[in-house]
Amino acid sequence: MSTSAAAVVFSTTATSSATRRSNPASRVYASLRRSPHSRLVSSSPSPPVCATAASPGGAAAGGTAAAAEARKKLLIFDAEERLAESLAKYTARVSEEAVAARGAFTVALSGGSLIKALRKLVESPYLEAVDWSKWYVFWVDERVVPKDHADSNYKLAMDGLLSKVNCFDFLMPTRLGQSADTMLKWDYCELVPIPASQIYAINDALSADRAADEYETCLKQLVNDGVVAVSEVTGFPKLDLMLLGMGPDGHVASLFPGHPIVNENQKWVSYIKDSPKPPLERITFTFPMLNSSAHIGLVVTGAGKAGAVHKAFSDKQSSSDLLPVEMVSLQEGLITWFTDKPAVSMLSSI
Ligand SMILES: O=C1O[C@H](COP(=O)(O)O)[C@@H](O)[C@H](O)[C@H]1O
Repeated sequence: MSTSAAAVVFSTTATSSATRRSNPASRVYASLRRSPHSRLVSSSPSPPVCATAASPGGAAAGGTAAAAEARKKLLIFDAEERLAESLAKYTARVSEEAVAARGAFTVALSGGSLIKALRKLVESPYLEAVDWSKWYVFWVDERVVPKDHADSNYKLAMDGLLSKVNCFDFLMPTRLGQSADTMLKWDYCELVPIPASQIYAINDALSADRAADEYETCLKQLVNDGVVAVSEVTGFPKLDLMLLGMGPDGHVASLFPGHPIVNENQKWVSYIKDSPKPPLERITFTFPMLNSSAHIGLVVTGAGKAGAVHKAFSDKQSSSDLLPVEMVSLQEGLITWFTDKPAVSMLSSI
C-alpha cells in the first residue's frame, strides 16, 4: 500500500504485517489496536485514516469513558495539502447536513494555525458549494484586543477565511484559477455572503469579564430564537461544529493547563486575565460548552505538539492532571483529529 496517498491508511485488509512493522504510521495503528480502549473503525483502503483513540480518561457527564472514546477518530496526513483538503471537505459536509436538518449551520472558530488549515474551504469547489448564507459564526475563544489588532482571532479569521466569502460588492474575479488574461476581466462576486449579522465577534470595547457575559447573553438569545440548538444531555448550547486547535502545552480554546478556568461548569463563556500565552486577557467557551457540540474538528500539526498528542492518546489510570485537550469529550457526535506525522510521532511508543 502506498503511503503517498492523501493520508496514511490503516487497513487490516490491505497492509501486510511486514509493511505494518516497517511503516511508522502502521506502528501507530498497532499501538492503537493494543489499547484496550481502541478499535479500528474502517478497514477500507480508500478513505484517509481511521482508528479510534486510546482512552483520555475522564468520563463525560451522562456517559462513560468508553462511550466517549468511541466518539473519537484520528486522521493522520502525510502532506499539509491533504489535511487542508480533508478539513475543507469535512467542514462542508457538516455544514450541508446541518443546513438540511435545521436550516442553519452554527460553527465556532479557533485562532492560531487552524485558519490556514481551513483555507481550502474558501477555494473551489467548496467556496461555491457551501450555503454560506446559513452560517452563524462564533469564536471558540478570543483575545481581548481591538478587532483590527494583530492578535485578534476575529481579524485572523476575517483576513484568512471569511473575507473570501464576504466579498460583498467588491469587484472580484468570479472564478478562481483563471488565466492571467481572464483575471483582467473583473466581474461582480457571485457568492451569497454570510450576513454580517450572523458573524458574532466579541465586543472589543468591553473588559474581558463583561465581554464574556455579553457573548453568553447573545448565545442565550440565539437559543431562544431557535438558531442555536440545545443539548438534551447537558442543557448547554449545541453548536453544529467547533473547530479547535491545540497548543504545544495541550491547551484548547483559552483553556490552559492548571488554570482554574478548566473547572468552570456553569458558565457557557468565561474569561481569563492571566493567560500564560499572550495576550493576557481572553474570553473562551468553557468545557461544558465545547463538549455539548454536535461535532468537533481538532487540528493538530507539528512536532512541537507530539508530547501533548502522546499524552492524549495514552491510557490513563486516573483523571487527575489531564491536559485540557484530554478534557475534550463529546456527549454526542464525533471528535475528529486532523493530524500530521510529526504530531503523532510519539504515538508508537504507547
Ligand atoms: O492562543 C491560541 O492558541 C490555540 C492553538 O494555536 P495554534 O497556533 O498552536 O494552533 C488556538 O486554538 C486558540 O484559538 C488561540 O487563541
